[in-house]
Amino acid sequence: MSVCDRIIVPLDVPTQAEALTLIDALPEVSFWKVGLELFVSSGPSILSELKTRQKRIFLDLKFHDIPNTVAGACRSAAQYQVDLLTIHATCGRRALKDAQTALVETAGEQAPKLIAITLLTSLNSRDLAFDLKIPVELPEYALQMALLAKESGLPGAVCSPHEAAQLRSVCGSEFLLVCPGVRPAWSEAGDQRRAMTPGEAIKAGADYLVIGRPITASEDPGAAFQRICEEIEG
Ligand SMILES: O=C(O)c1cc(=O)[nH]c(=O)n1[C@@H]1O[C@H](COP(=O)(O)O)[C@@H](O)[C@H]1O
Repeated sequence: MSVCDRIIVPLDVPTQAEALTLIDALPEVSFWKVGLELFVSSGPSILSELKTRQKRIFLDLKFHDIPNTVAGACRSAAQYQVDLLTIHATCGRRALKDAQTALVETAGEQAPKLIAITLLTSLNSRDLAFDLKIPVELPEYALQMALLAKESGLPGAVCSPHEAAQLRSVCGSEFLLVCPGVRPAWSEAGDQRRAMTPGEAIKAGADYLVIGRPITASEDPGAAFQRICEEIEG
């Protein structure tokens, strides 16, 4: 797999027309993420458009509910035959297990990989301690959430690049690590709080990087994507 194939670009736009414009402007992107903004506005038809173009799909709906509800959501999502699907680790062990079981029972070997959000990359240690009232150091908390996902039978997790090395060494080489919160040195952090550069994130052990605004908000998205690929290769 080439470096470019390890970059997932999010379609964080409000309409399908804008999403298609981006997809067609970036033919070299092989893996796209459909998240809440686009899925809530336009529904699943964007998934068929991506399939027609033979793209891989990360359906990022971040399920967070009781076991019966997330299992049902996973059964429904299985029909789309996407590659990745997200759930919050904080749903708890029973919900994670039931979601994973529902996916595999519905889609078998074709089931999307269900990956757990450990701690959103927009949060920092202060948010964790003072707002969420979680009295655990942030790296330890992210690790515990990844281990909870792993013990519940999930094949991977979403984490910031800051935690990737530790999660890789504890969870093993087969555990899929997807890292948002990635910022080239020349881009703005925006609402990301635990960011690293693409090269650093890959070195830390990320399998895939989710990189949005540095590419999609650039004046020349194709050039920005290419520059990121070259930086990682370098
Ligand atoms: O699940 C995600 O993809 C995700 C988890 C997380 O902890 N942080 C995070 O930023 N994301 C997503 O990754 C993308 C990051 O976009 P940019 O900040 O524009 O690069 C957005 O679509 C977020 O929804």
